[in-house]
Amino acid sequence: MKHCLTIAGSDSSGGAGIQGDLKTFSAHATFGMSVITAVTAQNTQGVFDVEDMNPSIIANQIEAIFDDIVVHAIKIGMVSKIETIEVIAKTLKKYSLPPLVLDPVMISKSGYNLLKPEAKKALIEKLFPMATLITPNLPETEEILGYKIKNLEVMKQAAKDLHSLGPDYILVKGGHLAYTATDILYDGKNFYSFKQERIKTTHTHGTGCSLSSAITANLAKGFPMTKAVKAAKEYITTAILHGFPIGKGVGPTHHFYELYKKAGIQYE
Ligand SMILES: Nc1ncnc2c1ncn2[C@@H]1O[C@H](COP(=O)(O)OP(=O)(O)O)[C@@H](O)[C@H]1O
Ligand SMILES: Cc1ncc(COP(=O)(O)O)c(N)n1
Repeated sequence: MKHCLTIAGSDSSGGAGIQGDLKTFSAHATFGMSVITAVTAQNTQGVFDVEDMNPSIIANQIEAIFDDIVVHAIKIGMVSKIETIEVIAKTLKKYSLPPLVLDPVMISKSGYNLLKPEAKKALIEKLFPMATLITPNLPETEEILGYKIKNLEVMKQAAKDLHSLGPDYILVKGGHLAYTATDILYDGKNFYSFKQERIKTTHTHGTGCSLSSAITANLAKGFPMTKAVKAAKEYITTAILHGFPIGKGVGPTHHFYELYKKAGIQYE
């Protein structure tokens, strides 16, 4: 059994953040652990309130895990503000780290700033150089680099520009492209394209969280990066295809579709 850690925000509606990450770790038969950076009051329609955890409880959660349990891979999601970023970087640096996937969460699908705008610089300077992989979506990539991205060619240029900021691998996610859901992976030398037709659905709450957690679980199992991303892309595509129409807005994906199918579990 491999052990995966998510350092992220809690999503009360269960599709994204800590809850989505732990479901994804479990769906990959890994043992999930969590460090909560913030508690959000959100549902499928929006984010209504956020309470950030104190830096000391964030540090204590990280230390409690690393001082006791082997961590095989880490995922970082919502980090909210400068103090949160600083304490995560400082505390993680005390340990010898396994692969670290950073999803630079900035704005929720419902349009809420999950990262305070003034914290962008700290995210780039403190956490990007520690990351094995970063997984920005198109609006996040545009926000970090300051130019518009409308096609795969510009996504490749963006991956190169992001690579110069320190991560070993870049995955620019194309979920916000109009015509395809193709993601581009860059390792500093080569590009790898993960093609997928856009699925016509509104239930994409937490897709980015779940993709990065699936990659994390695959890295924990020892998969090389291209295989980890390929398998995670297949996982998220199935999860989106079977997304749940719960709530009145953007519903969650189905984290356990394949497992339920194999077990013959009826859930409808
Ligand atoms: N409608 C869709 N059909 C198929 N794949 C999608 C769709 N929307 C998103 N994806 C995929 O889900 C993953 C998460 O992407 P994205 O939605 O860009 O992230 P985020 O949740 O961070 O905005 C990517 O692999 C993306 O290509
Ligand atoms: C706690 C938390 N973390 C991340 C997201 C991003 O997910 P999405 O982009 O699907 O809104 C979210 N909504 N909430």
